[in-house]
Amino acid sequence: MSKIRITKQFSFETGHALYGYDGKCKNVHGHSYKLSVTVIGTPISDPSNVKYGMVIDFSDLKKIVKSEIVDIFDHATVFNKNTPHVELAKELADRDHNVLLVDYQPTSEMMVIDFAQKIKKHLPETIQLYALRLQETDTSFAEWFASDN
Ligand SMILES: Nc1nc2c(c(=O)[nH]1)N=C([C@H](O)[C@H](O)COP(=O)(O)OP(=O)(O)OP(=O)(O)O)CN2
Ligand SMILES: [Zn+2]
Repeated sequence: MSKIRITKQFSFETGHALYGYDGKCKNVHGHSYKLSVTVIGTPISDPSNVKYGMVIDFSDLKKIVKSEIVDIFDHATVFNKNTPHVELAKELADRDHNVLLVDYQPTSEMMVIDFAQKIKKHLPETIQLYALRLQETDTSFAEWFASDN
């Protein structure tokens, strides 16, 4: 049976700031992120299986990505907890804002690395994460490929 890649797309609104960066993105601002998740596997060949013909049910993939990424990052503001931004994050959190502290600079590159780890741990052994594409703006995106890693 052929190996097939399938992709599901997600979107979420997230704020961030790049501490120490030498451009406008050092300021707190936000993006309408678009995330494409591609997995690879062999479609189930057993006609008695309710998932017959599927690599993974799109809705099962959606549950993983929603619980691990979309529901966490949507309408949150992400700060690197290893920078003085942690003070700002604490102030916002104390005022009931949705703040997310991560241990990396929240660039598209670092977020996509984080997302790959978060998704991989939930996939069945028969299905591999093939690629992620995280689009920050209409013209900027970062990609993670299993074959590069
Ligand atoms: N390699 C990276 N560079 C930058 C990142 C990043 O995550 N990785 N992030 C930013 C900012 O957060 C923000 O995304 C601005 O990006 P940029 O593409 O420069 O946005 P513009 O609005 O200026 O886009 P144009 O379409 O060129 O107007 C900065 N760099
Ligand atoms: Zn940005």
